[in-house]
Amino acid sequence: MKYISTRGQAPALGFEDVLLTGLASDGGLYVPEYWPQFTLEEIATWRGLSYAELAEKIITPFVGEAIPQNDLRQILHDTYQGFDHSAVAPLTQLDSNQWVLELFHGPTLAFKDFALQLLGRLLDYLLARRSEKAVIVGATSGDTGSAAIEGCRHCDNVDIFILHPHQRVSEVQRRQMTTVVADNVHNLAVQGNFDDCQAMVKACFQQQDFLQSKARLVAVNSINWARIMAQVVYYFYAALAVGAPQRSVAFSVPTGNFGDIYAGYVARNMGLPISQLLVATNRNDILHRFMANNQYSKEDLSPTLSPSMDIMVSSNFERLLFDMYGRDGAAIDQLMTSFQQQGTLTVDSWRWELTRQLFDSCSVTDEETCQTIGDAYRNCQYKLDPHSAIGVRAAMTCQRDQQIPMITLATAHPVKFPEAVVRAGLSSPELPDSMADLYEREERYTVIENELADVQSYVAKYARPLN
Ligand SMILES: Cc1ncc(COP(=O)(O)O)c(C=O)c1O
Ligand SMILES: N[C@@H](CCOP(=O)(O)O)C(=O)O
Repeated sequence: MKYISTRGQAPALGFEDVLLTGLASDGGLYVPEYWPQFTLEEIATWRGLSYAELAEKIITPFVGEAIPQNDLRQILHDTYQGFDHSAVAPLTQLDSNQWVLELFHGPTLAFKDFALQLLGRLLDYLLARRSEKAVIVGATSGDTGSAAIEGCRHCDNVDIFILHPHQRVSEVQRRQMTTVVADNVHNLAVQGNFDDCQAMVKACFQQQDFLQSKARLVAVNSINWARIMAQVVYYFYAALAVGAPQRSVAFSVPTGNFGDIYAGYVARNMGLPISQLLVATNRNDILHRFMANNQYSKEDLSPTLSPSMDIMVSSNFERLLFDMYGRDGAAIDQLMTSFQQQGTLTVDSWRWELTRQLFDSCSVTDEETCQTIGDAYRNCQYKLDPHSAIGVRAAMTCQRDQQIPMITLATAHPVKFPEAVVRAGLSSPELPDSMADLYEREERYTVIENELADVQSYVAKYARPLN
């Protein structure tokens, strides 16, 4: 399998190189040059496989010859062994045809563990094989950071620098990142918002000379294709559990950077019968405005009760645009350059209408989020986190067909966001045993100006040289 850039100018790469990079050199994102296909008959034979066994079926065509099959199998087995539920991603029924897919049973209690536990292991494996070192520079609105740190803290050949927006992540999220005391882990609290952090990470990939060739720069954000690849698996897993491929399924996905829902779109392209993908956003609803009115236009970011989705510019939307434009890299380059200059983008109406055949959207206020948390608890004794509540709200209001199972991705554990849970009138969730002393642990982070040069010189100073 080769990977090509959405902007058409960067060299095509194999899996190993695509994993060990971030943005393509032309500023685009890598995608597979074709979608591997599974027939309905083949998918049907996968019912009953364990999560790791299913992951092997889905991930193998993306990895190709890059990793021997036995090694890949072992890596996948080890990855999902560490989750605290034997089903790895269990489903809970909330209503007659409404389901919640719990993606928070990994070590940092958010869906990011599905990909980042795997990415850490793949990096370790490939860097050791190549005798290379990597520097990771990542941006987080709270969850990617802790999952990436947890995935990479034991990697001998990795130094990891995570940028989070100062005072804009929850206290539990911040402590999950900043209490990991390891020589290769660096937390930077940027005096800006998530979009600023993400823009600086992308700029680092485009001007890599600041690293003075000390190491290879690698992304842990969903600009890295391996992140998306790993997330495709749970769409198949959940769909099989509710009767696919003999019946269609729908998904409601709390959305910020468009990575998670894009993984659902990939699953559909590979043959999974998905009839509806629902983009569920908070007040920072650029994606909803695109789906509703063909208007992808920047506004100021506002803080909400679902801080992990306080994102305006959604990285992976470019990957969808690439398909909308028939994989024409030059057209995407032009579109993205004009978006960068003008802060707004619309597509030809026929392309938008075609996209809307699959995607719907819903924007949910903080008040509605709290109402949904309260309702789910009163009706089902189920405690939702605010991000998952946004997904459930969207699922309840925008389900196209009541006969088709609607699965909401529950992207985080409520313990990470006690403020919203308490605002909804419920008691504050208790920290799990593994995190019981989180509030007593020592924190280590550096507050830094919202300046690319400051971030780059910090990384250059602390990145350990190749030996
Ligand atoms: C808890 C939670 N839910 C939902 C999202 C949105 O996911 P994505 O950015 O892949 O759209 C994020 C992060 O972005 C998150 O941390
Ligand atoms: N919500 C994310 C934001 C980063 O998104 P990513 O999927 O591109 O890593 C977070 O929690 O950090």
